[in-house]
Amino acid sequence: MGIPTIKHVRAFTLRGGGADYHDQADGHWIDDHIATPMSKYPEYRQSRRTFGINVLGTLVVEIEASDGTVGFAVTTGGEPAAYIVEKHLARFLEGVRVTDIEKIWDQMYQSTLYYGRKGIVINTISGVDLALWDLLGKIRQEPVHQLLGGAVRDELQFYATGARPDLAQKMGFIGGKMPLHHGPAEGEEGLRKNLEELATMRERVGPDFWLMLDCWMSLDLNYATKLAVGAHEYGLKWIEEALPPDDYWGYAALRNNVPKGMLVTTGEHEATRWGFRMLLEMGCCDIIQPDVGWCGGLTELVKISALADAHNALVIPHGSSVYSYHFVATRHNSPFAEFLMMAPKADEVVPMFHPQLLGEPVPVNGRMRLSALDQPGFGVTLNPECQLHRPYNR
Ligand SMILES: C[C@H](O)[C@H](O)[C@@H](O)[C@@H](O)C(=O)O
Ligand SMILES: [Mg+2]
Repeated sequence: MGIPTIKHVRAFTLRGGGADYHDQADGHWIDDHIATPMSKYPEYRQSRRTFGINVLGTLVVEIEASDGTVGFAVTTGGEPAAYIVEKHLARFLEGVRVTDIEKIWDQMYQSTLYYGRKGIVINTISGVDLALWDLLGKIRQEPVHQLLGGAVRDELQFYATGARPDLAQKMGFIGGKMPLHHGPAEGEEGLRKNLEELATMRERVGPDFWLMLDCWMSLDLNYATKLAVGAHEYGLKWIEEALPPDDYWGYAALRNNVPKGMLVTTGEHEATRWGFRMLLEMGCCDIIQPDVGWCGGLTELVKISALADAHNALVIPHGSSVYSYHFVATRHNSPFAEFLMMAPKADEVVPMFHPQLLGEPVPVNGRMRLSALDQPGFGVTLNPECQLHRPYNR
């Protein structure tokens, strides 16, 4: 039997959490006065949804092969991404062998170079690429980590991102990353509150539990430097995404400014091997954090990871559910992974892309056995109760 070809590519949208995990209801920790580049506008300070962090929603890419197998993936992209899939990218897939993943990636990237390169176009390419890997795994009846060359560890370990590192510690996670709540516009008082929150958490978790701060692009170099210096006495392990993604020069300076031993991390809003080459060659950070649903997909993340390995940088992907778990399992320079606490009070473990993926594994006691990832493809199915909408039906 020859290699199946791709028969249909379909793009759907979904609302309500899932891959667009910032799309939550009121009262969720992830939308509670978190510092952002928009925090200089008081009207947009309390909730990131007010400035539109959740406008896109989820893109679902479904790829059906000539043998009837269907692969899919979800990422952040919604209706504009569905347009790009149906009106532009589908032409590079339909009729092509399911194994031609590299060629398809290159044609998707080169053909959108005049309007893509980063942001939603690369999110969209990522979604298509992840669906291709899911399809190939389902056709070959192998989990994606095996398609990537196999796991280098039998168990994944996780740090937790959320408002309650103290609870994460009790749940067995190896560390806790807190959102930064106050940006430069709130002045010295805001800086003091940021440090007080960190001090309180350090008091609760003791001296050895990892504590990190996620600044979500909200700071300037001077503020980030003062925050890092002030946070040092509370044993801050890393300061994350302190500056806007394009400020490579600022990151290089911050890395020189932070106290010895403190790590500088970034990358979740960076894209492709070229973007990460800039971060690595300009000495911007110690750990890169690509999101596999936003950086170009698995095909691109493998390239990014090899580049990072040559620079002795760790690759700790931004939390993206099974799509990063299968990758992390296979990389020596990805010794741990992120788990986003999507329970509104960060007080229990729920699947990261809840409610969209049936069979989505979660860490138990902060760890995940490789055996939890042994189903074909990414090992998940779409929740049939989720209302799919296909805005650009062909
Ligand atoms: C907690 C942060 O503000 C973001 O919401 C988070 O998604 C991301 O930055 C992360 O690193 O998990
Ligand atoms: Mg982050």
